[in-house]
Amino acid sequence: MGAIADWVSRMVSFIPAIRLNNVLEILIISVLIYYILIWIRDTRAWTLLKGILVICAFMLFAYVFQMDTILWLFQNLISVAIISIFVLFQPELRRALEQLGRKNILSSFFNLSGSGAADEQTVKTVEKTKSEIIKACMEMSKVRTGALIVIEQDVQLSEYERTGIFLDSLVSSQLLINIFEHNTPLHDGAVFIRNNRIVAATCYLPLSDNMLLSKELGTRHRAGVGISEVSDSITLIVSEETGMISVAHDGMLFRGLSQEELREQLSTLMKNQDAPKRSRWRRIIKNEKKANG
Ligand SMILES: Nc1ncnc2c1ncn2[C@@H]1O[C@H](COP(=O)(O)OP(=O)(O)OP(=O)(O)O)[C@@H](O)[C@H]1O
Repeated sequence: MGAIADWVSRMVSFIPAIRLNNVLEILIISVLIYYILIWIRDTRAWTLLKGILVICAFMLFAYVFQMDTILWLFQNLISVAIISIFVLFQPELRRALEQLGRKNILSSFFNLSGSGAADEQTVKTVEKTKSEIIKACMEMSKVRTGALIVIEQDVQLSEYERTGIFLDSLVSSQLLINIFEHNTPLHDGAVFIRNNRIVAATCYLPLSDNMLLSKELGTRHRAGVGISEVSDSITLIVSEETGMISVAHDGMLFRGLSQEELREQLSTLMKNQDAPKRSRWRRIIKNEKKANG
């Protein structure tokens, strides 16, 4: 018994004394890592992270097989690579710092407001948004009005919204039809929809350089595919030439959709549009409860 007590007291003496500031440090670092991970998930940095993981795996391979020249190259290029990351992701980093400046982190993290009724309301709102978008596309398709509608999901696309004119209005088929009406100030470019609201019009999107896209498709379709390559957004395209309705998602283009097919695509691809970020804890708790039955 004495030996065990002796062993325990020796083990305890190895554990460094934990003070209050150490606990605080751990908390701060955990919150920081949490927010960095959220930022990575919500931006193009996610793709970069996957690339970095592949390079790390390659480095490990080179290390295990003692490939000295490759390791030497890595060692010498690493500082250039880190600087390049900052240059490449300058817009995202700037936006993240801007958001940090605007945000009340504690209140957004611990806000437990919201209820089951609000979730039901959310589902209703998403359904309404979906119906209004479909209605608008069908109407515009009939009269061959060209349209480009981007439904934003988890990845924030503010850098593209900034190229257009800011709006903030509920989604209605009439408004969408009006925006894309020929010879009106807002008809050119793309409309962005976020959290069931039209947030911007006349936005400029990145063009896809996918060589496999049909040559008969012009820049409207290329722009729709382009934005879907850099984000998880859903883009609806109504062709001015043919009236055909297409959906671009994840770099793919689904062409010539009927009303039913369009509804089906949207139901499959649209995530819960406006589950408020501020009730994150509540959603986590809810999901845990669901998982535990
Ligand atoms: N990069 C872009 N971002 C947003 N909108 C764009 C972009 N490029 C083109 N557009 C929109 O597409 C229109 C031109 O469409 P264009 O005829 O070249 O394409 P398309 O794919 O053949 O479509 P459609 O079948 O409607 O003719 C522009 O007037 C503009 O509204």
